[in-house]
Amino acid sequence: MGDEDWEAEILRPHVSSYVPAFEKDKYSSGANGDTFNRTSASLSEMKDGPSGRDHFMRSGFPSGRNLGNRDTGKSSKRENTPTTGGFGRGKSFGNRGFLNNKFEEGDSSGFWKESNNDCEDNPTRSRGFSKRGGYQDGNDSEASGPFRRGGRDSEYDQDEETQRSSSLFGSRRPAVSTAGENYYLGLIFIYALSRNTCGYKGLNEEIVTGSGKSKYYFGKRPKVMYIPPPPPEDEDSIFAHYQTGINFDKYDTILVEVSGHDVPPAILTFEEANFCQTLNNNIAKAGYTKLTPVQKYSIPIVLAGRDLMACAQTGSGKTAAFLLPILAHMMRDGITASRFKELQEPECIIVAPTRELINQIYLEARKFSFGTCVRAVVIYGGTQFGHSIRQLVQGCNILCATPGRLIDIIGKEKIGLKQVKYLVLDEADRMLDMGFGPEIKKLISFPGIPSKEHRQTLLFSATFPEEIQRLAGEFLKSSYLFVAVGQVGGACRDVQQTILQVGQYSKREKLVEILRNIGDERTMVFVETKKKADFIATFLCQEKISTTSIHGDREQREREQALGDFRCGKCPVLVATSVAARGLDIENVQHVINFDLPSTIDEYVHRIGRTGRCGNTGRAISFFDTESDNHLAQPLVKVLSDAQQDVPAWLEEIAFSTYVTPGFNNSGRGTVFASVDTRKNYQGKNTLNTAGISSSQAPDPVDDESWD
Ligand SMILES: Nc1ncnc2c1ncn2[C@@H]1O[C@H](COP(=O)(O)OP(=O)(O)OP(=O)(O)O)[C@@H](O)[C@H]1O
Repeated sequence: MGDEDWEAEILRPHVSSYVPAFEKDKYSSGANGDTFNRTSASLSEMKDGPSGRDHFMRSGFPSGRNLGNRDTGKSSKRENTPTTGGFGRGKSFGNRGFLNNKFEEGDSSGFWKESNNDCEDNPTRSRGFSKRGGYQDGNDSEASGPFRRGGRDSEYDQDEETQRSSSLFGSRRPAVSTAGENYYLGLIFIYALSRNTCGYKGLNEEIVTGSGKSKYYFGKRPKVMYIPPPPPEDEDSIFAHYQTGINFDKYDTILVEVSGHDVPPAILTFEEANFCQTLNNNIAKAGYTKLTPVQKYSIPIVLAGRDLMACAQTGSGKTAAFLLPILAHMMRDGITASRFKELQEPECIIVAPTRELINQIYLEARKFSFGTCVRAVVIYGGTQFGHSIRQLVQGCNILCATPGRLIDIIGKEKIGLKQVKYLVLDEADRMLDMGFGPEIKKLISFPGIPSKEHRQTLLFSATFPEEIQRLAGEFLKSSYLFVAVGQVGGACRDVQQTILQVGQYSKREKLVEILRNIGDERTMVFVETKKKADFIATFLCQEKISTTSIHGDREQREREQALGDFRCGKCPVLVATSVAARGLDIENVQHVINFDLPSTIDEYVHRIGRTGRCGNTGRAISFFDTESDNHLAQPLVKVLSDAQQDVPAWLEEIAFSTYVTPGFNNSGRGTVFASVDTRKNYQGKNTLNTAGISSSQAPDPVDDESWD
């Protein structure tokens, strides 16, 4: 899901399809003749004079000529950065296009106020409460949260067998590509969409409705043909890792709380885990010498066969906390060496909400299983279905999948579920909210999958809202253990957080100012909508800041390219929607900028957690717009003070003067944190630091049934 609701435009009478300018010759007569005329008309609205398209052409951006930059009067490293990355390719947008036409940020009808007519999301989201609150007014926002989504979200895991963004004319999204020319054409198109003046629609376009279900399209749905390049096979690449930071040892001082019955003692060293030699070798080659707190507590719990809900701060090693003990189990119990079979029956299924994240988890699984007979496979949407099947049939012990592709492949009877012993939901709160919850429920209801009593279920995240914890009971044995490292849902303390009061129309200028000061350090800029991601990326390229973007309307190939360009430093700025908020572990991300704050505080915590990972330090700067972000003031104050950050007086003032309706919170978590484990009726629980050994008392499991 997560696709924009193009239906609104398609169904509107007399609205013709948009034909990009480069297709003009092909479609300027015949059936589509009107279409083009319509397009021209739309484009003409984009300029000051009567021949808008000509204006753009004369401005030279389709041919990539630089019409001269606005002289900002500032100089910095960024200014001289060649724009060779995902956007721009050394070309500069005709600045007049930005400054003198209706892209001007003060234009109330233009992009900056966002269209209400292209809601991409789900029924829950289109109910229309506050602009970026839990309910919202229908733009193309990608932010997530329990109240934001319903149905499958293609932004996170769009599927299947369909080239969602492909049409006769290329992407459904504007013609954004790494080539500057296409990008600029795309920009025209974005603008037209935001003005709602033309109904863009590729002839073979898949239409995804608000419920996320593919419902309406012309002709045969195009197949997704993308086959991701295989990851490097050499040992050095497999074990490539970045260094832990100066604050890694401080992890030991974080308080850990474990609740539930018969908690296995924590381990303090890898040796205590008693892993087999191959696993130990792989751990050493990965550069792990010391356990992180979540690993100290989770590894023995998983080794003991217990179900687990684990909440630990971003970047603190949750992936290894589930992978290592699962692999240890597999090695100990002995698994059937993977071999070619039409029907594969994996012992472990790991599910995560985004394609990039599941790929990352797969690479970790491949790393830790190196030299063993355990074979990990990854499958995700946006790639050729046949490719997923070809990967699978070669053998699969650990299946890493996004939910949509997983359900599809199970439906096609390409995998059997009888052997599943371990089910892991990474970013579990996201996996169980309204967006993915139905698919996960479907997964655990497939015939043959062992019931929760007969499998081990592990849920991991940095955030666990109370309502999600309650839902999770359905997936876990009632005797599950809950590990909370630090404050549940708290931000990583290694991230220095700054909140700036910036109005919507000053954001661009402020962003450029900050980026110029930052220089070439790797920075993620989060925005709320896909369109805005494109637009800001273009804008930054215009400002000669080498930028790329990632969001759900980009084709998978482009998403991976963008991430690759960002990872290797070719494009030090990545403009992203919430699709990149969770889990991504990218070396050396020193800054996160929330150009738009997300709708929920949990999403904020995940976003800023892209920096300050594994003991390294990072900085997060967020633009707080008092027109739209006041509902976040209270939870922000809490997150800031819990992380021992300065809280601006103005923010406190807003927080104290903002009334949050009891029982309903726009933030998705509101002002109240899940204190820890929501099984509140414990007899007692122990709080220990991570150097200690845990023990905890909890009510008899039978008591838990009351809320289970
Ligand atoms: N014990 C360890 N020693 C050294 N490095 C580690 C250790 N555990 C994990 N790491 C590294 O720390 C980084 C962050 O780990 P990981 O991605 O698992 O964090 P996470 O807790 O899942 O974060 P998020 O909440 O953002 O998903 C990774 O690069 C990982 O390889």
